[in-house]
Amino acid sequence: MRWKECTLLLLISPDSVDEALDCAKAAEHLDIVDVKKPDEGSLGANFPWVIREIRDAVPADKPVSATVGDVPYKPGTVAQAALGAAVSGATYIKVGLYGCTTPEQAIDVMRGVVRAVKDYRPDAFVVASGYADAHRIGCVNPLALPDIARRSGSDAAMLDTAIKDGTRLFDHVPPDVCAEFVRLAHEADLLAALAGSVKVGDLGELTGIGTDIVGVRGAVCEGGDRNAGRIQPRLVAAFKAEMDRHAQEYAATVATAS
Ligand SMILES: O=C[C@H](O)COP(=O)(O)O
Repeated sequence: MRWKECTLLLLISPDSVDEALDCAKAAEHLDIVDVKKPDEGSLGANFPWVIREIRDAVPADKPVSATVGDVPYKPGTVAQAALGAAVSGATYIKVGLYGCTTPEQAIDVMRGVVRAVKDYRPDAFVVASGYADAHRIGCVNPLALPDIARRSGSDAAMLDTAIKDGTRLFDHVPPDVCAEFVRLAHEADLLAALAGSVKVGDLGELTGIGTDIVGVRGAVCEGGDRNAGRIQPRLVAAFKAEMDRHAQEYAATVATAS
């Protein structure tokens, strides 16, 4: 799947089998179920058996993604963990390049992941994820991600926030820089994914930017609380409805302008 064929996809991140069952209830309103363990970090990795149970719990036509963690610069360790996620049933493998301080380190890690995952499952989709608030944790710059993804053979470049303290994607990477991120990803024939306490009110901007995947947890949890709240199927449906509304408005604007 390449960007020219895509519309905006909604990725939702449950943290347990129970929450994944709630996602399954809202399956018609989401595109990707993303297994993570938020108490182990922004892209915290969950147990293999949880990935497997969630794969079994959601409809077969919904891809299951799994985060491999906020990983250190340890290419062998990370490659092995990524293979574990793939063997457990995930077809989207997301790696948070938390411990990589240079693009070269990040490419090293992602090359190992791509080889480990694609040797096992050639059609798996590998996502190189950086952090919008990289300046707070000292990892690679957000705009370096598309090139890291391209040079490592990954399929997508993503940004999320590392520190979930209420600050949001656009607080750290303003919309015009996110647009440049998406442009660079598309130029490299990659999908672009954006996340980080994204709210319904950000969808107009995200649609205009042309991102391919928007990742969400807090906005579809009860009370907007990604930790204490649980994913609500009705909030997933409402979020998707807003995405569709913005997509239609944007398409109409483009059609009028041309
Ligand atoms: O991959 C997406 C993340 O889980 C986003 O979580 P968040 O919306 O709570 O920041």
